[in-house]
Amino acid sequence: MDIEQENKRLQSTVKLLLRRIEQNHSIQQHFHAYEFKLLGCQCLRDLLNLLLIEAQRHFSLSAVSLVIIDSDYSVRELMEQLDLNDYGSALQMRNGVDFLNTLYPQTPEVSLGEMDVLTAGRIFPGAGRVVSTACMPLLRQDKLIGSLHFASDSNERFQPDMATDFLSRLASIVSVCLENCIGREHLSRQGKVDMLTQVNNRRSFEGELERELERAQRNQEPLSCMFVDVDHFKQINDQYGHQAGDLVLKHLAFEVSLQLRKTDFLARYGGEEFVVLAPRCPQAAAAGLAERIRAAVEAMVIDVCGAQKVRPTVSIGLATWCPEQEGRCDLQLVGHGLLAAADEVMYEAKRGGRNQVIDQLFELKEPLLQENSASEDNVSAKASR
Ligand SMILES: Nc1nc2c(ncn2[C@@H]2O[C@H](COP(=O)(O)OP(=O)(O)OP(=O)(O)O)[C@@H](O)[C@H]2O)c(=O)[nH]1
Repeated sequence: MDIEQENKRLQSTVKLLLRRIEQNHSIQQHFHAYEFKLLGCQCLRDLLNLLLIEAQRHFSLSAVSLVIIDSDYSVRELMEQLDLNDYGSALQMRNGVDFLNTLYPQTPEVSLGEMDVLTAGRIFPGAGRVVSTACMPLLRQDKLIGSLHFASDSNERFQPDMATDFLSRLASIVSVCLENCIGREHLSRQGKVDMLTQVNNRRSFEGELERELERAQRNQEPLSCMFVDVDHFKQINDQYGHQAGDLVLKHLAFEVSLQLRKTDFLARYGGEEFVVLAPRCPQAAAAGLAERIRAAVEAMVIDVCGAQKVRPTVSIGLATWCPEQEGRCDLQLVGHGLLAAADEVMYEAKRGGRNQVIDQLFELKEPLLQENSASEDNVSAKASR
């Protein structure tokens, strides 16, 4: 070969290498952009949307699926509470790692290539064409916490001899993000949820009341609030013990929650007292809801201490606020007044013999704010945002 030929050959090799470098650079940037989004996810919903919906478009895939190991059902419970049930078979929960051990028979590391029909059916149920796949084990402290899977309709996309650096890095980042988001959601729920009954706690009720009062005023819609207090609860505790009392509270909270709409808000206000906030609910409709709650509780039979049966009842006090047609009210006063009004009629229901509902309309004595104090309020509200 003469020197000229040799040069030509070298030039074409250099060209080819340069093209490969450019391609790799562009793939790297594409991965980086996605990784930045992953790291920016603040909640589990955003993370799952990014993994299960956006990844398909971002990486031009025919299917994506995710397996999460959830041996104590805590992630499933969390998803239920967060209303995260819209990913279908793309998201699978497994009690243990047996299934993933068959996917990664030796060491859990990224594997590329074709997949047998049976496994593809289990990993991508209902997906379109699955010709080549990338399986990425998700590991934390050397333990499998899940597995992420990409499918392509091209057999050239994922081949066993390809480098797996980008995908391995992606899997590490997904593992950290998944663990962080789940942990954060658990913590945030613990701050908002009553641990015994698993309904909202008083603190989150207070925030919700503030939001709903503002909304009611803004949209000129009625807001109803009711206290639901268990009758003679001390007797239940005294007769069957504190644990039986706890069980009654748990069942009762669940039963009350079944009577509510999605937009209603149930919280344990304290001890054996619950509070329900029903937005956009006028007095008559709220009284109907309260009566349904009362009747549902009256129909309950709770087994405690083996053969013993407890039949709890509740007294309910309901107050409804209908915002003024014009002008703005001091919402803090409305909040206090609404709760006091509901509390007042709840005690009236107790005095009247218990197991009953009493309702009343709540009105502020001095409903409207003065013009200048309204604008001051606006300023401080803006400043505190
Ligand atoms: N088991 C259990 N008991 C609780 C809990 N919180 C408060 N209690 C009990 O609830 C009881 C409430 O008693 P009271 O305030 O006298 O009310 P009551 O017996 O329901 O009577 P009325 O409300 O007048 O019908 C007290 O004995 C508290 O100790 C809890 O988390 N678990």
